[in-house]
Amino acid sequence: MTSFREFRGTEAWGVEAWKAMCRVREKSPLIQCITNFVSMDIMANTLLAAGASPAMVHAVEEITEFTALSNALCINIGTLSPDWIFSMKVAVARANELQKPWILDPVGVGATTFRTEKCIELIHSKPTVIRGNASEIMAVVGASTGSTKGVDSTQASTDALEAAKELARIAQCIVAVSGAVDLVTDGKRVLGVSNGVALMQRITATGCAVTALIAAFVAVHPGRPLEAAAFALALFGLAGEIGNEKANGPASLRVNLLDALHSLDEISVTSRIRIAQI
Ligand SMILES: Nc1ncnc2c1ncn2[C@@H]1O[C@H](COP(=O)(O)OP(=O)(O)O)[C@@H](O)[C@H]1O
Ligand SMILES: Cc1ncsc1CCOP(=O)(O)O
Ligand SMILES: [Mg+2]
Repeated sequence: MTSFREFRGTEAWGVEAWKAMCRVREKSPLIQCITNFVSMDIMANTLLAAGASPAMVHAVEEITEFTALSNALCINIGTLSPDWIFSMKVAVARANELQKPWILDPVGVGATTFRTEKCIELIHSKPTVIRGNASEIMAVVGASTGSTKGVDSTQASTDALEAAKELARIAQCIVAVSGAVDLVTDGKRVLGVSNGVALMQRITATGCAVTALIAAFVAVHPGRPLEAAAFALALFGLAGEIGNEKANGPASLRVNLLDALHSLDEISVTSRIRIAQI
């Protein structure tokens, strides 16, 4: 059993993460994103920097065709409205019909009744992975009320571990909780990822961006969503660490993180990825 304080860069995980990164670059999966207005830019740029291909497509008239073209679907409820919810449900149904993975980011769930209801309805359609911050994951399972501060978390990821396991079991999917240590679980196994820097929280939509990156990794590793989610979180966190070496604050970290993600190499990944089975 590894404690949260005992992360070591086990080279085996680094080698696997590097292979996963190479596969994303080689396959360049098309990721359909129905996401909030705030996140569109950084999400698309994150996917491009990783070698994937983003498309922000939400008009209901286009969904039947477009979801069929995509390798994975990323659904994000950050700037929700009734017509967008309708598009999301049509896209999710189409993805399920075609057995394509879809990933949910429950932004701000718990903040309002409308958001919570619509989020739960989406979860009933069986996402492949749910990635949220600790307050969001706790709110989905009713483990806390009023702990979300709009879209930001007031809890540590470790506080949400039991809620994440419960959600994974109930929804029969992978659940990832981001934070200082990212936790990824299928309800039984738990992987912890300790890459990243705290300043990433001061850039809007980094959580949304890493959810889309998870979609890209799951798209090219369809049988291994637990590991794929952990690799995406670890590599995004590592890009944050490398980017932070040259950054002076959130704005320059945003730029340097994208540059670092684009330039990740085998030596950095194999030596600096910190994933452990908890
Ligand atoms: N204290 C921290 N230390 C290191 N990385 C962090 C920390 N908090 C968040 N991150 C990283 O920032 C990214 C966004 O996570 P988070 O802020 O939890 O999501 P959200 O933006 O949805 O609230 C993730 O890649 C996460 O690993
Ligand atoms: C600020 C804001 N408001 C609605 S969605 C959004 C972006 C949230 O992004 P993240 O969950 O990654 O912090
Ligand atoms: Mg978020």
